[in-house]
Amino acid sequence: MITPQKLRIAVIPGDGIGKEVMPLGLRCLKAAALKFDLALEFTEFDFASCDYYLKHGDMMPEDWHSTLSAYDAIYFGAVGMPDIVPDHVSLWGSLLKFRREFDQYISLRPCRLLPGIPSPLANPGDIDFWVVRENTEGEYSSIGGKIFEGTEREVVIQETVMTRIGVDRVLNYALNLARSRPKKHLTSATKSNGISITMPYWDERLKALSAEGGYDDLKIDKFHIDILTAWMVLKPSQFDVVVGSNLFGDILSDLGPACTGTIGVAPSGNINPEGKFPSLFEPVHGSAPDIYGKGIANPVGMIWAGQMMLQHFGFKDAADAMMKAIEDVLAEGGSHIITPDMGGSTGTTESLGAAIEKKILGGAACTHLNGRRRSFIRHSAHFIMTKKSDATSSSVRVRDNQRRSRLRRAELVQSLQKRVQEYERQGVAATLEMQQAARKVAQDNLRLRALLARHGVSSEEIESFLRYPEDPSNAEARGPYLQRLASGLEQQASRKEEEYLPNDAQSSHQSLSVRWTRQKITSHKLWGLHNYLHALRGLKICPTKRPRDVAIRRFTVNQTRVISHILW
Ligand SMILES: NC(=O)c1ccc[n+]([C@@H]2O[C@H](COP(=O)([O-])OP(=O)(O)OC[C@H]3O[C@@H](n4cnc5c(N)ncnc54)[C@H](O)[C@@H]3O)[C@@H](O)[C@H]2O)c1
Ligand SMILES: O=C(O)C[C@@H](O)C(=O)O
Repeated sequence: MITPQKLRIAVIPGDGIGKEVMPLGLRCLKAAALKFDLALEFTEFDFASCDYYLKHGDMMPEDWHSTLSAYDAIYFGAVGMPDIVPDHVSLWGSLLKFRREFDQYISLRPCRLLPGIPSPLANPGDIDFWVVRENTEGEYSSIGGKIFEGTEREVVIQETVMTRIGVDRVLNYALNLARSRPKKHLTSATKSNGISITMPYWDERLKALSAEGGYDDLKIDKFHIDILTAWMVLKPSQFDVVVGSNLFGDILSDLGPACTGTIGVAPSGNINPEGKFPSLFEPVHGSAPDIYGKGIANPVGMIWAGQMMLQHFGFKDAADAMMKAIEDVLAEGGSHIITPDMGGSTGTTESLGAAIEKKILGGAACTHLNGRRRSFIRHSAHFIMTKKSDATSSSVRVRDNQRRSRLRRAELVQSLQKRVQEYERQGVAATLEMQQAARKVAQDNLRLRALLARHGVSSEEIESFLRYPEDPSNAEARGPYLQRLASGLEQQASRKEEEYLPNDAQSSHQSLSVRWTRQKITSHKLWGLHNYLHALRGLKICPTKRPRDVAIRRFTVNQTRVISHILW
């Protein structure tokens, strides 16, 4: 890693306590920049947050990738407000996108018993290990879907995906990290007794890579994840570097810090080691809605994440000073300084963060800085707040969102098709369940076509429907078959519209698709036909309370459709 002259940092506070700890993280980074003459430039963004979602119907703007690509790193708070936006929507719409699309395939998470923090364990010993978590694939795959939702035949599938590239690169990273440490000990988290395909593969690759790379100097062992979690509580001091798949790494990197007293101190680097994309630094914890607004969130995870960022870019002195400041302040303690999760009484986010900031500066308060230093802060560490214009009318925004979601869908289908073709090329077979699900979709497709034919919808009409994007304002694109549905509607005009809608649709007046459907469909029979048409193109309408959920379901059905196309 070449240390840049100036570090351009995109700052994303996100949600909940992310917004509370971020200011303290920034103050400590600025203090380190000041002390060590580093040029840090911060630009703050309001997206990747549930507030942004509420305003825009999406977690991030369309151009997020190109916007953030211009930065060296992303400094991230936390995301998620489950009472407002479902967690899978907020996380998959932001943080998990960063990890995947910026290929941040290493999640690096230190667990260390810091001075002054009581461990919940009676005999914790010297806890000091790193969790290396695979960060882009594994159990966190978006391959899968739901079909026959709400019926007895309901099927829900999510595949674990392990690629050789993905597995090898994280194992190699962990092997090298272990080699660089005095204990030279690597532990692999497996579950090859129960998860009988991917986990034995993970074990095989570790064996092969450690032999190929000549890692004879390392002690390498593996534990099934169940007993590994037990060992992490019983004797955490035995670990040095622990490598795990996406899910196992996620769990271990909460358990480890919990053994050191609180998850509030744990940091995390989401690293793209090649530096092709920005890496992301964040605390391990989430948005903690239960303490949000109380001002008592522990800022150490956020500050330590900033320290990791400086370390990553080779600013060793500044990084060391930040770490020492954290340790010194915690060692000195003071229940009026440290936050309640570490046993403090009146300590707050502000009191603890400010104490660390002050320690980094070596006791100097910012107000006492000389002119050169103050001007350095102003010029080298500054914020540019992005402001989104609210001038656009809501209808333009809705159309814009629809267009973007169509584009995203098309991109997703395309990328899935590519991926499935790649699996085919490699001779990877779909699991039995997936094959069965795909077969059912294919059989249904045949049945739907027959049914539509019985209702006088010709194959040409179906093909034209499949070719055109869904656009309620484009009557021509809808073709004559939908016009027939519309005339059916008029015949039923005397009956109350709501009578003919399924119950869940009646309660879903917010959904754009449902609103459109409500105007067009007025009988169960026609509703069914309409759904069949959508199912044919993989766009099953599943009315729910939120328009976004409709889109998500479309994605998952699309995935199944692509696989069924490949298999048949
Ligand atoms: N990286 C992320 O952005 C991230 C990580 C985990 C969870 N989440 C999201 O955060 C939301 C809440 O998730 P959760 O409750 O499972 O996990 P969480 O980490 O937000 O909170 C778990 C518990 O730890 C406490 N806690 C967490 N951070 C703390 C801190 N800095 N100081 C003091 N106490 C702290 C909380 O009060 C809570 O009791 C969800 O929406 C979830 O999806 C986001
Ligand atoms: O990766 C996740 O699942 C979110 C959160 O648990 C995390 O560890 O960042």
